[in-house]
Amino acid sequence: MAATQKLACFRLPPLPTIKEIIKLYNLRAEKQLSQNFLLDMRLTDKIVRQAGNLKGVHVCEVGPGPGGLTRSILKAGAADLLVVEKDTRFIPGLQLLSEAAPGRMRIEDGKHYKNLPFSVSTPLIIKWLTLTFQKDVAERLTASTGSRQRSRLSVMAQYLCTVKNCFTIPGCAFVPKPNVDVGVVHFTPLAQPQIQQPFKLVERIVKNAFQFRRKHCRRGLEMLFPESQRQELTEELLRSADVDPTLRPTEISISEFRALADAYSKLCEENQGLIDYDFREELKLSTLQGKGEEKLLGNARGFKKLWEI
Ligand SMILES: C[S@@+](CC[C@H](N)C(=O)[O-])C[C@H]1O[C@@H](n2cnc3c(N)ncnc32)[C@H](O)[C@@H]1O
Repeated sequence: MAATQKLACFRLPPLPTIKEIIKLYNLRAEKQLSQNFLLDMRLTDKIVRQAGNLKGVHVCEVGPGPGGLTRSILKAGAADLLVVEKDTRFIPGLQLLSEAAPGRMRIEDGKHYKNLPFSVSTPLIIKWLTLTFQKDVAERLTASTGSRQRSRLSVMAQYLCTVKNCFTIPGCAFVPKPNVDVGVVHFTPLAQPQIQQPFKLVERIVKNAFQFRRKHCRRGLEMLFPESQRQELTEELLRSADVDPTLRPTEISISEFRALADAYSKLCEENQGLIDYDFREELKLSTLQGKGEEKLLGNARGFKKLWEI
């Protein structure tokens, strides 16, 4: 009985359907804003279920559009839902929803925000995060060690979170239909990251390791070091991290990345300036120098010719 009463609190009064809202406010999807809408409430309910039990919690939804997912979030019992929408055409439709759930939904005009959701400073309790991605990105985010889709993104996401690829929404479920299918991905931040080094340092190691995807990892990791010490420091890095230099980047596990990050951090402490080394800068400089030398040589050849005349 108590459960039935509770459920009743989350029921919304009769509202126009999302399709009717789109018609009512003439909400044509804008291509520049990558707008594709979900109209099927069974699907929006399913996505919302992936975020766990929403009863009584704070939720932030970025880009509610005509409000399909928004309805499902309210029906799931969120106590305080903040929606941030950039396209002001959607605001009147969202206001209808807000009135249907008094005191539970706030609407923020997002047209001034560049970097959402980080610039939205509200006391949100973010325990779970459910996001949708193009299907191949969702697969990369969740790819395990050794799999074909394993990439930089897999390592960066998985050292910080437990990442679960929940299900795929076929492109045809959206209006208008995008060219790709969509993956719903659920992130649970780890209480303690699997790699305890600064994010920038981890990013550096992972980026370099994946630089030559099909080659042995040694090839990419070498580029962390200036040419003059490249061989010696790469060997030291791999030896102290106890990582096999012939592994492909896709075969390196998170714990091996942890060992590499720890070993690299130690090398940076011992070698001043190493942390700021960028092989692209060195390459640019040597190319410029090469060009300069060529120019000098060219001029010298010119002088020689003049001399000969
Ligand atoms: C792909 S649509 C999804 C709409 C809705 N969530 C649904 O599933 O039907 C993305 C929505 O995000 C909005 N949007 C895009 N960038 C935004 C930003 N930086 N801040 C807020 N909303 C944004 C768009 O205007 C659009 O309404």
